[in-house]
Amino acid sequence: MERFAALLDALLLTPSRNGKLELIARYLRESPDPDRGWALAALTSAVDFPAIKAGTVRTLMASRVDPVLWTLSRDFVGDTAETASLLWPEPEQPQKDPPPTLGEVVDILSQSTRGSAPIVLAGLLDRLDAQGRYALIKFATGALRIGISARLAKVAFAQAFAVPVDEVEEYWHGQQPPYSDLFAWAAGSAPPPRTDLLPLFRPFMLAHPLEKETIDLADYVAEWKWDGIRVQLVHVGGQTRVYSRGGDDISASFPEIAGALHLPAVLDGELLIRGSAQGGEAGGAASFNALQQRLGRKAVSKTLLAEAPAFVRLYDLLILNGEDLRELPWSQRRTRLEELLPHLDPARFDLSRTIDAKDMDALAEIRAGARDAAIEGVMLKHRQSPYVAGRRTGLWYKWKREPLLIDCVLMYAQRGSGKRSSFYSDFTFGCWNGDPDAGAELLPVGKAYFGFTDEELRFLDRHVRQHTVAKYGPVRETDRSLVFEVAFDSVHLSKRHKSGVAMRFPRIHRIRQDKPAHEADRLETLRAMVT
Ligand SMILES: Nc1ncnc2c1ncn2[C@@H]1O[C@H](COP(=O)(O)OP(=O)(O)OP(=O)(O)O)[C@@H](O)[C@H]1O
Repeated sequence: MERFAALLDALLLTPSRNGKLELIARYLRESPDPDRGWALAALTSAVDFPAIKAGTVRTLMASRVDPVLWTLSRDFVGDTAETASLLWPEPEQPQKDPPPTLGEVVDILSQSTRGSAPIVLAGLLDRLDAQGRYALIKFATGALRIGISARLAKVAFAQAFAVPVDEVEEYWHGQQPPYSDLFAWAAGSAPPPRTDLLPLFRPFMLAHPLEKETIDLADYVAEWKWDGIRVQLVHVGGQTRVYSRGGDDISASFPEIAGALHLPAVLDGELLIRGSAQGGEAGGAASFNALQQRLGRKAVSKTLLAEAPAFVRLYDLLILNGEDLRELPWSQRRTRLEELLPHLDPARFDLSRTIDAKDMDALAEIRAGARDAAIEGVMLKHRQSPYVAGRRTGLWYKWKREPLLIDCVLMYAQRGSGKRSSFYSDFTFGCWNGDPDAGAELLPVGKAYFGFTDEELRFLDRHVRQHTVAKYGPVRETDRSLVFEVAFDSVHLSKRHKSGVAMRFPRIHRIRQDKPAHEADRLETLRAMVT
């Protein structure tokens, strides 16, 4: 616990990404099992003790310190763990037990119940100093909020053991804390973990925005860019899972899809809702609005299933009957997918058709003419390209019809005025000044305070309060975890801003909970839109 506490402290005091990577990597290399595995779980938000909630800490503190002092201090400090760690009264008797290890903390906390949790937590707090208490509360409540993304922790893991981060991502989803198999593989003392026994998520292949590249359509195939949500369907050993773009299991929200796949396969496609108009370019798909009512539900009513039935427009095949096809060129995977289609339920699956165009000028015309609401633009895929995780140059491009949209990361928030004065509703967001995986930082590119519904405002306000990492007067700085799709009228060069650009009339178009922050857009994408 002491080492982990020292790591958290050092991370808070180290602003640079490379410095953070170095600290985590060293910790993972030098700490024993299972502690380092539990630390990795905490850094990737995979720790959950159902008996312990933020309220457990509040209840405990109310029983140990003056409630008025607690409330005032908590308000001033703004962080429950920090306040509690500083206010915790030192035990009257000297402690017999040494500070607990992380593994010991896990054993003790996982046996606690809602009723016993405050006493159990108090016993552990008594064995620690203020730094250790801070780390314990962060760990136990499963909310570190110190500005470390899961991706950063995985990159640090890869760096610690000199293994490719793509392989870490590939195995990650089949692993549970404290990740003993993963550590053993990374250290070279065990074979790679098996990924063929469970319906596991595989990292998605992503696209680059088409900017100034010259594309020869002889090498690329064009497909419509459908405006739904990205899904991966995995069927193994009689079980089917539907995964979102971020790797979350959303099978319960889409039971009609999960229940329709019976072949051992891993498929990639766009989840859409059937619209009333059949045929046309969109092939009977409704706009994103129709899909919105189906998102984020734990269970779906029969009425909703009937009113807004989902289907998946397939565009790739990763694995079939245990055969990994990802190394094959796109054209061969496509042939296999076309051959597979007649074996799938036509009510739930169709094929993303390709667009015939003799060159890019002809494609530009077709793209400009497509007015269907379910079409967002065009995708270009290299015919020879394997299916690779992440965003690789030259393989997949997206060429949106409405180009003035950009994915930014929330950086700062302020309260609004009038009716919104109690909500954090003014948002400053940024783009990456280069490759975030190579140490690039976010630079603020704009501010927006509308474009969201009241329900979204409540979500955003809660997000800001729970993800604050620093306060500057009325401004809260948030950890870099939430992505906004921002719409704007135009963007101009500007000497007044560090980013060198200024957007006109930016507004929040969509909250992208399915997109990790390191995949938000880069400044160069915004600069390419300058008029
Ligand atoms: N035919 C298609 N082939 C591949 N992706 C498609 C297709 N139609 C729609 N899409 C969507 O477009 C996205 C491609 O862009 P990218 O890989 O950059 O992901 P993204 O950042 O989620 O995209 P965006 O936010 O621009 O929709 C995919 O994630 C997928 O959801």
